[in-house]
Amino acid sequence: MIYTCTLNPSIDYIVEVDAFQVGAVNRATHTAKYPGGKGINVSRVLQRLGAESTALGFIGGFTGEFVKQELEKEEIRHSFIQATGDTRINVKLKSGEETEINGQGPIISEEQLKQLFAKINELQHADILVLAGSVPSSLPSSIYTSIVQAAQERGAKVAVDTSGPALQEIIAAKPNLVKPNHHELGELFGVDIQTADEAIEYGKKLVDMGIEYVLVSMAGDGALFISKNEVIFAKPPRGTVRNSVGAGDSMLAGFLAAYTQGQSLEQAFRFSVASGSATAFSTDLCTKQDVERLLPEVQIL
Ligand SMILES: Nc1ncnc2c1ncn2[C@@H]1O[C@H](COP(=O)(O)OP(=O)(O)OP(=O)(O)O)[C@@H](O)[C@H]1O
Ligand SMILES: O=P(O)(O)OC[C@@]1(O)O[C@H](CO)[C@@H](O)[C@@H]1O
Repeated sequence: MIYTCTLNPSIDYIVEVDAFQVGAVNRATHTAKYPGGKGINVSRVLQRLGAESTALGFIGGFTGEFVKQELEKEEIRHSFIQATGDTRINVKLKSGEETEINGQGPIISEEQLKQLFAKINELQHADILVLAGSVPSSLPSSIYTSIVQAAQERGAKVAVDTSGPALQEIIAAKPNLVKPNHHELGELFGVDIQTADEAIEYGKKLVDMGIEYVLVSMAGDGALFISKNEVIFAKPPRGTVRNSVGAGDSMLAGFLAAYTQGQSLEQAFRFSVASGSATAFSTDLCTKQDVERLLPEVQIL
């Protein structure tokens, strides 16, 4: 079974405005609300790709109720811990460019954290735990490391998609898979990564540090799969980018869906890139149909 853990879920409030002006009253031309947070996006895409998962994390208030209801509509299992405050609302402003304002989220108490660990301690051998998104400010950035250790003690495999201090911390715990974009990978090593060759050099360092699989995304410029025995570069399909929110999450979900359905690493990677691009070319997250349509356009080089 795949579990996703989103410590700080959200409602993603998409607001489209023609020619947004700072300091003026702007009128939206279109708005939409989606359940969000990186792990929740992974669960939503897994479901669309025919792979079941259970969403874990902290949820609270009326906004948290919305997130739960939306997941239930999509028949996605969840087992959240109730937080005291409201789940955050993240504003995604689209006006030519995309601007994001992500909220802080509720304060998590020690008791609530204990309840989360009780769930992690129920994981079973060969389960997969996806840890994705930022760490709420009330929790230390080392929290992911403790979760990775608890999950691995249970025999579960752990995939991580986070950034900043949380990503920095987690590397030492050797999760089984990490999915940085090239900026996050560079930040880890204090360098600026511009090319696929540079991304390969630093991705390989992560493998040398004990991480089994490294997926590096470089938006429209390409993606890499790096393991002890493979370095695979893929060029994504071309298309009109409508939405970059959740493209990275879709990439991780696509890889896990195909891999757990028994496909080879190369095929799973191809599926992963097609999933990321299918979301980038859609207004919401990708559908299976979109991913299958784009699959032959992913070039493995
Ligand atoms: N311009 C694009 N053209 C084609 N595919 C794209 C484009 N941008 C993103 N993608 C697809 O989405 C995947 C993830 O993109 P990106 O590198 O932006 O991830 P990320 O920074 O983790 O995304 P997120 O915005 O979800 O945090 C890419 O590997 C690719 O498959
Ligand atoms: O603030 P975080 O946890 O880093 O990112 C949260 C978030 O921007 O990530 C997802 C897209 O990847 C969105 O659904 C969500 O709003």
